[in-house]
Amino acid sequence: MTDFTDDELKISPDFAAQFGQPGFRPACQLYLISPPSIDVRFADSLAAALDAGKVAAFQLRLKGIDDHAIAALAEPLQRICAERDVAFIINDSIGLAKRLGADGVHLGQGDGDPRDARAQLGPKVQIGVTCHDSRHLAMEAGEAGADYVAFGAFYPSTTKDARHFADPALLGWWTTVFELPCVAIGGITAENAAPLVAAGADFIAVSSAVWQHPDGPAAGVAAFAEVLGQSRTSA
Ligand SMILES: Cc1ncc(COP(=O)(O)OP(=O)(O)O)c(N)n1
Ligand SMILES: Cc1ncsc1CCOP(=O)(O)O
Ligand SMILES: [Mg+2]
Repeated sequence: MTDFTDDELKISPDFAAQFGQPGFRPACQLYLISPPSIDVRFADSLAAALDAGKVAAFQLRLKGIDDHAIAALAEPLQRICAERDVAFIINDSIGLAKRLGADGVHLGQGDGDPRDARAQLGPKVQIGVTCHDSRHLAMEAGEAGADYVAFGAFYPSTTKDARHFADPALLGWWTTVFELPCVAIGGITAENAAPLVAAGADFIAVSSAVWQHPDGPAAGVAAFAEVLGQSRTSA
């Protein structure tokens, strides 16, 4: 298990009071991340993936293209998600999330302040924050009003050159202490997800295991059904 410094364990009384004791946690759910680049044909793949099993959220994560180009690709994908009651989350850009009326925005440590996101997007939009392997960053994110914190990478990823690696015990600690949902990300497959589900992840965020599945994205989503049906230690 990772050792944490005293600095990482600082927590304000306000934040502790806000989140209080842990309560009931729904079963772990799938949070689908888009491939890093897509074209117009991707809409069919997304629909097939979302129809193959329960998916809670879809994040449009397109790196290296500007917001106008992302907006043009987003419209049909947003509709496909809305028709299936899947939350449509924009990565990186508060402004784009606002422009598209997205259900949420995911912010990395350099992508903007959750307080600013809340001010711009309002109370109903979901705000997620990357917290790497840090308890301190996660508590800060919660204090800043995030709706979920994301920990990872848990495994080597072919999608992102991850520089921080998290231990499943972090999920167990977080879910024991806080009610705020946590997402596990990074190299997760149907074969290696069980320890993360058992440790208490509220969501597992997955990209390549679905989009690169040898039998296609629908099979990729379906493959997670069994592991997501497993019980968790911190319900
Ligand atoms: C659910 C989720 N967790 C973590 C990330 C990573 O965000 P970030 O650190 O900003 O890196 P990029 O995705 O922007 O490359 C994420 N996108 N989603
Ligand atoms: C966005 C992100 N942040 C940490 S790892 C990662 C990539 C997730 O994709 P994959 O499931 O293919 O590893
Ligand atoms: Mg980012």
